[in-house]
Amino acid sequence: MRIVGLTGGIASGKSTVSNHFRSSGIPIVDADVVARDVVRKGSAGLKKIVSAFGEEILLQRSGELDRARLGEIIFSDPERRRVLNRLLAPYITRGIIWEVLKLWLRGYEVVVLDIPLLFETKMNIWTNPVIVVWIDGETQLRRLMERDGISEEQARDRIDSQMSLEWKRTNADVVIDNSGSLEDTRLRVEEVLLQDITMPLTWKEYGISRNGCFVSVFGSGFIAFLAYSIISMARK
Ligand SMILES: CC(C)(COP(=O)(O)OP(=O)(O)OC[C@H]1O[C@@H](n2cnc3c(N)ncnc32)[C@H](O)[C@@H]1O)[C@@H](O)C(=O)NCCC(=O)NCCS
Ligand SMILES: Nc1ncnc2c1ncn2[C@@H]1O[C@H](COP(=O)(O)OP(=O)(O)OP(=O)(O)O)[C@@H](O)[C@H]1O
Repeated sequence: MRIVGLTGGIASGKSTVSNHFRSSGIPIVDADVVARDVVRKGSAGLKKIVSAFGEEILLQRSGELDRARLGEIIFSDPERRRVLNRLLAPYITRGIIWEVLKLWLRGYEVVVLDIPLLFETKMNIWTNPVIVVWIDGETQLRRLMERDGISEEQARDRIDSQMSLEWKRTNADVVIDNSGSLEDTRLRVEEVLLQDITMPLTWKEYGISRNGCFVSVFGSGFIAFLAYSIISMARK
């Protein structure tokens, strides 16, 4: 199985790129979706963060997580952000592994993990290649402010709460520059799909795919049976 890592900075365009992959038939595991699921009402994840941050992070009417409130707290306070990350990391990691396992069981040979904090959480060691969706700092700030309707200060806090996008770019295997038009990005994604995602699996990738595992298990069983039969015949 080929496990591709897709990351970038906040609002750099990861979802825009992963939507193109999805429409080409590539399954996506979206860490933001997993992170939402692990704090749904009644979950162990939500209980943990309520005990650390208090009831003020719940919406009074529904008892669900007040995401805007928690965002205000953690994006402006590195210590509290570390607390949240430490509490949720095991749930998010488990959720991602579970999603990959389900796709593996269904026989998918390529999967893309869309993980904003891929490098920060060191999950990049599981993925190859690592694709970074990059944009220049000014465009990132503008798109983030426009999309989330937040002030420049809030947007800067959110950008600064992640590792620098320049560092991520230099540590990427593949870079998708999303500073231009949506059409430019679409064309670049088509290129990446052909060159880095859908080419034939390497032996190592095949070995960890479902079919590869079946072939090795049944292949070794068959060889063992053959060896046993030959030895038994030789003894007679
Ligand atoms: C703080 C929360 C409640 C804000 O929710 P909100 O709906 O406003 O934002 P959303 O979840 O869609 O995240 C938007 C983007 O913020 C960035 N981001 C989210 N959490 C973090 C974090 N802990 N540190 C740095 N950046 C983060 C990511 O780029 C993400 O794509 C939420 O982001 C959260 O629960 N974060 C902690 C879980 C986490 O680490 N998620 C990232 C998955 S790798
Ligand atoms: N090439 C582009 N031209 C113009 N706008 C774009 C382009 N790419 C993305 N956008 C817009 O920029 C914003 C951020 O893009 P997107 O949501 O894909 O980023 P993201 O990296 O997934 O964000 P997050 O880190 O919050 O999950 C969105 O409003 C999107 O519509």
